[in-house]
Amino acid sequence: MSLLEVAGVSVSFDGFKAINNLSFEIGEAELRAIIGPNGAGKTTFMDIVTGKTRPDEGQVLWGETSTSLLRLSESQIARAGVGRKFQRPTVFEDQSVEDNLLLALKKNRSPFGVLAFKKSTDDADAITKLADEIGLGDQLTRKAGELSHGQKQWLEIGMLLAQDPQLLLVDEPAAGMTLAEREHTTDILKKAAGTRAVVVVEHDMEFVRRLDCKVTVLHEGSVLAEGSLDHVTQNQDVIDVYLGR
Ligand SMILES: Nc1ncnc2c1ncn2[C@@H]1O[C@H](COP(=O)(O)OP(=O)(O)OP(=O)(O)O)[C@@H](O)[C@H]1O
Repeated sequence: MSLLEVAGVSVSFDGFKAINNLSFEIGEAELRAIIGPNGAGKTTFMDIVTGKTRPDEGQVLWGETSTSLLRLSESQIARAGVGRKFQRPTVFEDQSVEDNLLLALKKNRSPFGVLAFKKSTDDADAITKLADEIGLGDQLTRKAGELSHGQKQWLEIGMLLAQDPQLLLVDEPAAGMTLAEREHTTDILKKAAGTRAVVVVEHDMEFVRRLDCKVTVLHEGSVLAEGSLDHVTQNQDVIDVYLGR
């Protein structure tokens, strides 16, 4: 069953079709990589799913009930279970790793959670579990600002996981990371995709290979090819517009 269905979606900016009759589906607990040349529409696709950009045509359907996301505001979409990780990490640098995770957990529950900054036993357990999941179990008391770039990215992924999204959209997670950091990021994303859908937009083909998942290639706002990485990288159209450049 699909969790997200994008059907016949188009959007133009000043007459230029950034997304052109785009259709594809994401399953409930799957890891999907989206690749494609610059300007292919990858960011615009994420903007549409999260409600930041409204398409001119088409449908974006969500969950078992096929709810139209186009009728929901950005915050309603986030509450419905769509999380988004932008390229640059946005953690609270002056707060500890633990407090960053706590803030993210509290945010999930009430708009005043950030004010009532108190940790319950359940929170402590959840923080330990999240920190282990992102490999920062031994960094809980460190200030987020002292972490490496990679660790900050993992912390932000942990903060998004604290919201328990059903779909996590991740924009170029490998950018600026060392090889070891990229490998650890692969592990985090693969594990996260065991219980939710994770969609990764990425240019780094080695990273995509390590994700070992279905790949959707976008070009000029449409799906050019879809399948395993080996399948799409042998596609002549993909070679012509993306890989061969
Ligand atoms: N708000 C906007 N106004 C005008 N044009 C836009 C806007 N947003 C995107 N575009 C254009 O739409 C096209 C698709 O852009 P998009 O950022 O979605 O591509 P992308 O696949 O994410 O590219 P990259 O790999 O470079 O991030 C580009 O030509 C871009 O210039």
